[in-house]
This record gives sequence, C-alpha cells and structure tokens, in this order.
Amino acid sequence: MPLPQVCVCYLLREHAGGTEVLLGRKKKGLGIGNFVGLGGKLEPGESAVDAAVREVLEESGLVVAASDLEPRGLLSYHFPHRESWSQESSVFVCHTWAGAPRGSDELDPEWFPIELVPYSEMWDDARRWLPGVLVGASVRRTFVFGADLATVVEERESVAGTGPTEVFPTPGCGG
Ligand SMILES: CNc1ncnc2c1ncn2[C@@H]1O[C@H](COP(=O)(O)OP(=O)(O)OP(=O)(O)O)[C@@H](O)[C@H]1O
Repeated sequence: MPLPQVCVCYLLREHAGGTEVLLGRKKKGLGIGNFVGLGGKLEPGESAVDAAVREVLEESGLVVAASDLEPRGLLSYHFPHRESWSQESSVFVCHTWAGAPRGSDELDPEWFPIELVPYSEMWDDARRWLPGVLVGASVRRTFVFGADLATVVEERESVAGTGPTEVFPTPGCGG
C-alpha cells in the first residue's frame, strides 16, 4: 500500500544578517504542540507542489508560486505501532512569496534564525535532516518511530518503494 502523501514547505528569508525560517507550533492534528513547517495532506489528484502552494496559503496567508518552490526531497515516516500515522512527505524550500504571514487555525507562524530552530520541540526526525535542508541540501530518508510514537528508532538513507531497494518488503509478497 502506498503511504498517504503529505508536503512541507520551509519559507526562508534573509534578515538581520542571517537566514530565518518560518515555523509554527501545530495547534491541532498529528504532531500537535510540535513546531513544524507549513504543510499538510495532498488532496486527491493534487501534486505535491500544488498542495504546498495551497497549504502555505491556508496556514500562513502567504502566496507562493509553484515555480518558486525548490524540491528538496522525500521523507518516509513509518509508525509500526500506529500504522495510520505512517506517511510520506515531499519537502520544499521557498525564498519568494507575496503577503505577510498571519495565523490560522493550524498554527501561528514565527520566524526563527536557522541557528535557533527549536529542534527539541519538533518531531524527533527533524534534527537529523532539516539543518542540512535549510543550508541547501536535499534529503531522501526513511524514519521508523518506536512504540512511544515519538522517538526515531531506525533511519535509512532511502525511501521505501521508490529507491533502488525495498526498505520494507511485505511478508508473503515474493522473496
Ligand atoms: C513523523 N515525523 C514528522 N516529522 C516532520 N514533519 C512531519 C512528520 N510527520 C508529519 N509531518 C508534517 O506534518 C504535515 C502533515 O501532517 P498532517 O497532520 O497529516 O496534516 P495536516 O493536519 O497539517 O493536514 P491538513 O491541513 O488537514 O491537510 C506535513 O507537513 C508533514 O511534512
């Protein structure tokens, strides 16, 4: 079964001699209380880019153009103890937008210098890949979360089903 597809978009600005990223504390749903980038689920038939444009607008009021989104990879999140939480996230970075950020029922956006991103208040995987993405890297990685539904217990440098190897072969399907 393909995983539910979600997207995340990190807006970056140059400010006070450094780079800042727009994050917000999630007010509802999966990961409530965590600081996250702007993003959410793809609607049926929607591309990850179009979903990112829509989610940025819905969550912050900012208007981004699809052509200004830089694709930075794919993350696969697995929750063997709560399969309904497993999902795959396309990652984008964007430096150009129109408007000023405003809060929404999802989060209240705040700028953070990239050296001061609150990793201890984010999903456990973020500190393992987001620092690189914020300075220009791309990422393709799989994270497996433990029974506490919060701690990364396994990390692989590939994404199940789309990379050269199947990370999670389904018992009974071949092999
Ligand atoms: C498990 N480790 C994780 N680490 C970092 N980020 C994570 C994440 N798991 C989900 N995310 C992000 O969360 C958003 C989807 O969350 P999800 O609750 O499914 O969607 P959200 O409620 O926003 O969607 P709608 O607005 O209802 O579409 C999406 O940006 C996705 O990248």
